[in-house]
Amino acid sequence: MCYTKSLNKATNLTHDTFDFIIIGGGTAGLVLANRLSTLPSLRIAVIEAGDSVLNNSVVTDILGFPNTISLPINYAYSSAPQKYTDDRVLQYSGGRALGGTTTINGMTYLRAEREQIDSWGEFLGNEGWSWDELFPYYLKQEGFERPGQELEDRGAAFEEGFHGEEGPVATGFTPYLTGQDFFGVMRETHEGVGIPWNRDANGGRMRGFTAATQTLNATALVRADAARSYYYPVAAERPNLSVFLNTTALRIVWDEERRSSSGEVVARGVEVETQSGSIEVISLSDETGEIISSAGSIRSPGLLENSGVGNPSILEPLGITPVIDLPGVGGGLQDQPNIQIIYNSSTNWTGFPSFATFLTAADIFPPSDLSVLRDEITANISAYASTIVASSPRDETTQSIQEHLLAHHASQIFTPNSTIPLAEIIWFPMGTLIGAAYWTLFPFSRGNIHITSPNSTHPPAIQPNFFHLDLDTHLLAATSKKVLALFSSPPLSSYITPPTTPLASPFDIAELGYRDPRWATWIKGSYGSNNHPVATCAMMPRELNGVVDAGGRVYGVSNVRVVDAGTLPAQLSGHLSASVYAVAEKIADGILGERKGGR
Ligand SMILES: Cc1cc2nc3c(=O)[nH]c(=O)nc-3n(C[C@H](O)[C@H](O)[C@H](O)COP(=O)(O)OP(=O)(O)OC[C@H]3O[C@@H](n4cnc5c(N)ncnc54)[C@H](O)[C@@H]3O)c2cc1C
Repeated sequence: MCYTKSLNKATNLTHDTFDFIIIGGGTAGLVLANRLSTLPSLRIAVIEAGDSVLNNSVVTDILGFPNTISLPINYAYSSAPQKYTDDRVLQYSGGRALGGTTTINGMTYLRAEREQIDSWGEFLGNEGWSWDELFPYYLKQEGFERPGQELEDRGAAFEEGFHGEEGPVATGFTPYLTGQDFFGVMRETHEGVGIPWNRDANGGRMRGFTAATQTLNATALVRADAARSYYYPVAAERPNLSVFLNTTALRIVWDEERRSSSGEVVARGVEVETQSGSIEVISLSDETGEIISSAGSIRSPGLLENSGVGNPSILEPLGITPVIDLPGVGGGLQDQPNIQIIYNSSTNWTGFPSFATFLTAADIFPPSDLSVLRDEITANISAYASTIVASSPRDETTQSIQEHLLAHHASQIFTPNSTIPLAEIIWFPMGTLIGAAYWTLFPFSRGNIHITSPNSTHPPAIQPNFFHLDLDTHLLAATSKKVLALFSSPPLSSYITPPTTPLASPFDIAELGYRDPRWATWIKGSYGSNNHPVATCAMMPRELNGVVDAGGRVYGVSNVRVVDAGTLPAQLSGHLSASVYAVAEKIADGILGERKGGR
């Protein structure tokens, strides 16, 4: 008999049974826990590897980022050596706490471009997914606080109808938003080079310079993480919701005796390691029970693989018997390379910045370069696909799948007049520096995340394959030149002075063409992960390497879903938490509909 720490009631791990077992009390997991537990007849368990951080002042401080990154609640994974960038090992952060990565993230609240979400349905085969179908769930999640006049003068603006005001996630503008007319300087600089001010980038149109909303309670000055938003407000009133902290899910336990009516494998519970180190099984109540993995894009693939769901070529050498042959598990990883340019400033900036710029391909490339690049990409889709397939694990993907996905990718950003941003810049005027952290939003290279051990507690090998395709280096080099061009445009140019700090910098190569190999050298030596890994358990048809269907259900299994950042089928121009919340809200709504309909 084993008791573990349950926040809202003492629950017997092995004797109680549940209608839903949610693995991971993070961003997506707590949305599902909250919404599903609104039906009192459903008994919900959340298994969370970390602890509560409700009163951790580094977490709650709205100026706490990036100090949160050095907290012990950061998994701080190391990537595999990146073979296309001199074997560099990159840090991958992730929150190990109730609230998941929203307890440590940068709190930027920015959604996506309308056509990106539309393409989930139109191009990537997910029925029921479009911007119009997801937008209500962005509104449902959000408790937006309108800025006062003083903040509006510093750039905080919003459009009526773009924000929900009754939802659980507090959003708004930091009351510390940088003053000294940084907003005015940047607006004028951007408009001077033809890039508009975007009053509110959360309505599906992101291009331009904008002051970004954040996930914070601007009155209480507290970070709005997933636990504070979705769990604590309802914990006391939901006896049907149990949260097991410091408890790690090891694998899904299958019912050896049973198949569903359509011949699918059936799960009966989850094997866990408790805080005391004992191994227990948490069981589903009956054949209608479901398991939902919301362990995040880095851990959900491994949970499936350690349970026998994945590519037999990965599983068998580790002695794991394949239960479902599903080669997309852990494949298709897309992340973004992040890099910085920092200038000294003649002004001592005070306050806290939250300013972003979204640039399309047409903002970055002159028209003649853009049309050459477009033709080159179209002509090379097949070659890019061959390169990706050749370096992928055996049996993971095929030439035709990669051609389809790359064509989707290219069409999103390189179709003439596309409004989908190709790159994002986050500006940070801090003290006597003005910095720009920026990244290309749509790298073409693909990677993967796979287990390397049958021991489920071993971290997986994270292989983003940054800059595998030279095209990605060119896109980031061209973006770098645009960032430098913005710095040298008035009036911003009059606020900066030549750099005196020994930062790795591209100042001496600024004038070189974006294909010059010296750009590649600088980029490959300086970039880091943007910590936006997606598509490791992608929601797509099985024949496109998808892992889950449009309801988040794992193919070949009757009662297991994956709902987290890894479910997103493709990169987005926004930051991820808003869309992870929205996807989890929509899938929770679908599940409740099924349950109320009598399933
Ligand atoms: C440093 C950093 C900064 C970021 N900044 C921003 C930002 O400013 N704005 C933004 O929108 N997005 C940002 N993101 C991205 C965003 O926060 C994440 O993509 C998103 O929160 C992920 O949600 P998730 O539900 O997929 O996973 P998570 O929120 O990470 O939840 C996964 C949970 O599962 C638990 N878990 C994992 N394995 C197990 C297991 N075996 N058993 C039990 N529990 C397990 C984990 O402990 C965790 O609590 C940032 C990410 C990072 C890393």
